[in-house]
Amino acid sequence: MCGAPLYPPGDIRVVEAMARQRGVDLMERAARAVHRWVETHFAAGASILVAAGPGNNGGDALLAACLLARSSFNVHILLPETPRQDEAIAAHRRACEAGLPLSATLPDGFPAPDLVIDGLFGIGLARPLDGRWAEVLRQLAALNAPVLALDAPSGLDAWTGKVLGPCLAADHTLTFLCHKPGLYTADGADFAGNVELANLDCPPEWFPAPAGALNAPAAHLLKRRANSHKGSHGTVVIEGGAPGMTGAALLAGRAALAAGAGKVHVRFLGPAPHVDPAAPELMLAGAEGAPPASAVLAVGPGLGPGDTATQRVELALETTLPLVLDADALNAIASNRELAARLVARASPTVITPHPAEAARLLGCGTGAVQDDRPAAVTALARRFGCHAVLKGSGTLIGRPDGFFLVNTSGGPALAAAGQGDVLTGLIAALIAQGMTVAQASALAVHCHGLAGDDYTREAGGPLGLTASMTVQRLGRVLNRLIG
Ligand SMILES: NC(=O)C1=CN([C@@H]2O[C@H](COP(=O)(O)OP(=O)(O)OC[C@H]3O[C@@H](n4cnc5c(N)ncnc54)[C@H](O)[C@@H]3O)[C@@H](O)[C@H]2O)[C@@H](O)CC1
Ligand SMILES: [K+]
Repeated sequence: MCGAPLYPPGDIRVVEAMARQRGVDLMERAARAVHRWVETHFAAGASILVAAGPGNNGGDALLAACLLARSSFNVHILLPETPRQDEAIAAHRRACEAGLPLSATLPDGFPAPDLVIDGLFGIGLARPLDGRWAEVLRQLAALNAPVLALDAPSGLDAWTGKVLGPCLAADHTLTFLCHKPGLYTADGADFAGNVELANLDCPPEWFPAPAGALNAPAAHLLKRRANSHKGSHGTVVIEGGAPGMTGAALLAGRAALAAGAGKVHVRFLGPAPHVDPAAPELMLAGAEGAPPASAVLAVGPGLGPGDTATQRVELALETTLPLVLDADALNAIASNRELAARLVARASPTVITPHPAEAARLLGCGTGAVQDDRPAAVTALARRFGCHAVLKGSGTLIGRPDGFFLVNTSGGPALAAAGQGDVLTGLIAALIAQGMTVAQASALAVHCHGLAGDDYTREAGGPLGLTASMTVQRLGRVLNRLIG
């Protein structure tokens, strides 16, 4: 279920110190990785502008420039500020001794190179870049050349994915030692381009326990026996659909059916439609009385505000059923301490699926604070409410109650559309109904939902036009592909 491990900057520094103690030169290894990357993508003689910053990110860039120049690449170094750290100073000396062309500013009329290497700032970026650096980034971007970022795009917080002021968008990022969540979540996906890892051959025993991992869920648990029937594949009950929001509950129900749930009931707070013509298999009724004894319960799509909604959430929390809480069910919990306490006390498997504004209400902060540090937000949600938490948005994060989190790498702006949250809710519920744990189902559902968006984007030539209903149609195909 877990892919490549993620370590916060402090832990990366520990590995760096460990390497130093053992006489391992990580900067040299990083430079060799950059050299290999360039050799793979460009022919000798290609012109490469290497932008080097004052820290070790700049050191990596300077050493890479030396190696590239030795293999007949046409290198120019832009060094706006003289390095101040020992290893970067040594790298600067080597570049000077090699006689590489180097300037503090970009010469007037500098021709567009075949590649810009961004080695200005990496994980040491401590604050937003000021106007002087903004001008350097602007000049580099104006060259209109492909950009390879070393470790992280300059201006991006590699852990949170938050852009701190100006940032140089990369086409590729070659990141060192380990993946970083900020390359995938928040602003990361807009700035990092294709991400590749150079692990610099550091053995796993140098690393502490990871704080998280990339999401790489397994789907084999969904493999069906030939000798199975609808009763073998679980029952999902969706509750929501207050007057005017019938569609949200229907979408969740349709998604649950499309993802393979054996039976799906949709229970409405408003008048229940007699039939859903697009999915007549759905069993539709009013949301009255206790939920059934054996099912996966998903409460929230189109639930709306008010006393009835609060009662439905309260009843759901009282059950021992696996529970998916979304949308207005989360708003009810955010505004009602008693409900929040019941969620915290709940022992049965539970997952909450807030978008950033709902997460902010649950955490009692602003949406901006959630988006400034999404890893911290998902960790806080899962810890505070003692359940699994899916923080939706660019680079959806999935948090466990113990604080470990997954970063999803599929999906994109095609999914930024009405009803997609309802689809995800139904999808998670359907996977739990088919025997997955809440953790497994959340990870696979988020991945699968993202892939449905990616497939559409590829086929349509762009992200516009994917509706939630169209996404539902794609779920079965994506899941079958993942099951293999
Ligand atoms: N951590 C590791 O194990 C390794 C690190 N390496 C490289 O080293 C990088 C980290 O090096 P550093 O810690 O030196 O950090 P950086 O090189 O990312 O940046 C730190 C430097 O930038 C300055 N700075 C930070 N924010 C600034 C701002 N907003 N405006 C102006 N100056 C600013 C700091 O004062 C410092 O001089 C990594 O990203 C990676 O590229 C590699 O050599 C490989 C191994
Ligand atoms: K960089």
